[in-house]
Amino acid sequence: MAETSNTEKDLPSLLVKHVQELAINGDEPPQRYIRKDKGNEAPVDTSLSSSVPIIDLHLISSPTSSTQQKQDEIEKLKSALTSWGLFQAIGHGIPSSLLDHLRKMAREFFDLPIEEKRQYAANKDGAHDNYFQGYGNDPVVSKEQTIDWNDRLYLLLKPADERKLKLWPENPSRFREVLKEFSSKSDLLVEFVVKVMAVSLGLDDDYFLNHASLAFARFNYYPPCSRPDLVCGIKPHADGGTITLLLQDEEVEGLQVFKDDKWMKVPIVPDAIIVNVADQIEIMSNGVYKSPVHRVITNSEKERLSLAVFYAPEMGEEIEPATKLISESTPRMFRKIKMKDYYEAFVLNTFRGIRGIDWARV
Ligand SMILES: O=C(O)CCC(=O)C(=O)O
Ligand SMILES: [Fe+2]
Repeated sequence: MAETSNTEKDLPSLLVKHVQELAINGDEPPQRYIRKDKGNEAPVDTSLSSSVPIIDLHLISSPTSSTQQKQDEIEKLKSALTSWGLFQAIGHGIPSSLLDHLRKMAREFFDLPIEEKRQYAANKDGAHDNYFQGYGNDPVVSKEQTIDWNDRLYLLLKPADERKLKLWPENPSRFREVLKEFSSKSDLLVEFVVKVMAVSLGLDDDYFLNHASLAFARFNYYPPCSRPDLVCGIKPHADGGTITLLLQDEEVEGLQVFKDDKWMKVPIVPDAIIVNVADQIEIMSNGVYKSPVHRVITNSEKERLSLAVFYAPEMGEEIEPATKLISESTPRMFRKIKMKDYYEAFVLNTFRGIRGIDWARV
C-alpha cells in the first residue's frame, strides 16, 4: 500500500510521508528509501576490539583533580578527537534526571497522532525558512536521493530570541520547559569542551567558541522497519556545523561511526553524552580534529529515538584553518569558506552521498 501511494506522481519531490506512516503496516520500504550502496559497502566491525573512548570531563573541570589527572584526561581527549573524532562524555554535569525527562518528552511527542504533530510541520503552509525547522523529514533535493528511515523535529535553540516557539510542541505540556533547561546546560557543556579543545591545540580558548553561536536541536525518530537491511535510519554523513552533542536512545543501539575502513558500533553508555567534532572544527584545526562519518541503522522490532544538538557558525561567518596550525610540515588543507556557501554545498553533497567538507579542500 505504502509503495503505490508514495510514487513521484502523487507527491512532489520536496514532500514525502513521515516514515512513521510507512512503518504502520510493516510493508516493505518503498523504492526511494532503498540504500544504493547495498551489497557494496564496508563491513561492520563485530570484534569490538576497540570502542569510542570515554572521557570523564569532571576529571578536567574539578578543582580537586591533580594536574597529572587533568593532563592525562586532556591527552585522552586529544587522542580521541584525532583518531575517532568523537568521544562519550561522562562527568558532564547534566543531571541524568534531566536527560531522562527529555527523552520521555520526546517519546511522548512522537507517540502523538501524526495529525497532531503536523501542526508543528515547517512546511505546513508551504512556508520554509532557511533552517527547515519543525516536524518533518530531511529535505529531498532530487528524485534520485535516497530517503532516510527517519522523522525529525528540528528546532533552533540559540540565539534564544530567534526561537520559533510556535513550532515547539505544547504537548507534552512540559516539553518546552524541559528543552529550555537542557539547552542552557548544553550551552555550558559545549563552552567547556570547545575551550579545552582549542587550548589543547595551542589556540586561544575562545577560538572555536567564537564560531558556535547557533544551536539547533534535532530530535530523531526511527520507527521499526520490516527490512532494516535495505534502508538507513540516517545515511552516512558528517555533521556540517562546529560541534555536535548527541544523546542516544537509552536502550536501542543504531549509531555507527566509520573508522579504519569499517563501521564501528557506538555502544550505549548510560547517561553519557556523545561529543562529536563537526566539519567546521575539522577545517579550523586544519584537519587535526576529525569530523567523523557516521550513520544510523534501524531494526525490525524497536523504535529508536535520539537527540542531536548542532552548534554552528552564523550564515555570514567565514571559516578557515587557524594560522598557528599551518606550517611547512602541516600545509593548509582547506580554503577560507563562507558559511552560506558551505551550507549549500553541504546539503547538496550530503544528500548525494559525498562529504560536504570535500568542497572546502584546497
Ligand atoms: O541517531 C543518532 O544516533 C545519530 C543522529 C545523527 O547523526 C544526526 O542527527 O546528525
Ligand atoms: Fe549526525
